[in-house]
Amino acid sequence: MTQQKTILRALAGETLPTPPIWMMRQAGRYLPEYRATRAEAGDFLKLCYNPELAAEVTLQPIRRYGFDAAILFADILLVPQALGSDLWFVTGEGPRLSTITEQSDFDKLVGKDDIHETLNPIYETVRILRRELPDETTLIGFAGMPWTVATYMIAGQGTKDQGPAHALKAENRPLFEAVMDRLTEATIEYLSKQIEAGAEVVKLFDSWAGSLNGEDFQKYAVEPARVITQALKERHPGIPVIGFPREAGDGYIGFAKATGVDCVALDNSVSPDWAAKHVQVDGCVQGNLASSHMVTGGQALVDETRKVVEAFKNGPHIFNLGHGITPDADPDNVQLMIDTVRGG
Ligand SMILES: Cc1c2[nH]c(c1CCC(=O)O)Cc1[nH]c(c(CCC(=O)O)c1C)Cc1[nH]c(c(CCC(=O)O)c1C)Cc1[nH]c(c(C)c1CCC(=O)O)C2
Repeated sequence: MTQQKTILRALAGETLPTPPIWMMRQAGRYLPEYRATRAEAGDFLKLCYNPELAAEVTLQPIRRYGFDAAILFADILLVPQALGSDLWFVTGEGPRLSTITEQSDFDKLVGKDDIHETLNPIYETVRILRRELPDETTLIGFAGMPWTVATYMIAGQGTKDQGPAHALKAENRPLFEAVMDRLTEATIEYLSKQIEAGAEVVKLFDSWAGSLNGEDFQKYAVEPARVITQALKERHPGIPVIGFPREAGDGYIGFAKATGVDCVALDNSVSPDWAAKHVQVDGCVQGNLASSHMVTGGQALVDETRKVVEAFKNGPHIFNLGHGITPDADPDNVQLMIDTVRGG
């Protein structure tokens, strides 16, 4: 099979004259067409579980901007829901889940092979997208990484410092590790089904990896990424994997080698010049323009976009933001970023 999609070429280690580009949360509330489809679905979770409408919002930023990749529209918290956690979203506040504080909470969860009944609509979304996406657009599947998902499952909500998860890790290590192991197994099954349905790349979101230090970072960020990547590549030879240990800092160094991921996604707390020297030496990197530029725009957006492109131009690079675009972003600024990347 000839590999012509630019994202796949960059992931295979090719240095391209213009980096391919997509954007975290590219289907989202900053787009009026997203808000309309979300209203039609009823709410965010109904949108995630409605394959036709989830495929529609995935396609919206592709139609509007012609990004080089589409990312499946879903959420990292669907896996805990499939495992048996209650999940709901409070408008203006974010996700809420049942908590895990003792063994009996864990005992209520189902096994890794029993998640698909809940998650089947997601695989259907992937199948629709593979039919409907333009030939040149790469379809990216994803899941949350065990640590990040565990922080929500344990606390029952998002937390600033991941305190409840760190506390469980300190006070009841066997229970904490049982949660991590169940999530690791379930994530392998979930991503495997996405790949069978047509995902061409998978991305592992470890949004809270930055709060794991020293040995904890190795055990609960690096090791699960290695186990998941190895299992997926054994089952699906050649499947490219993007790892995103957000705010890992020095932990980005050597991450690709230690885990086997094909690409390391970078947040914008590291400078592009530093990352080119210390991370891109091992292969493809993705990132890392600050998402605030999508709100503020102007010459600063152009200058910083050029800085990112310039820093990574001598190696494989996929242009992206350092984190998801926010609801207050201006869609015109996204176009300006794309024009700057593609037009120089
Ligand atoms: C921590 C996390 C979550 N979800 C995700 C993460 C990891 C990445 C990150 O750090 O941003 C990942 C995610 N969430 C969503 C996607 C879809 C793909 C994409 O466009 O990037 C992906 C990859 C859609 C979404 N997930 C969510 C939205 C907004 C929902 C809405 O329409 O109201 C979208 C488009 C909701 C969500 N989902 C989550 C939170 C904390 C929230 C509420 C915060 C908010 O309101 O922005 C959990």
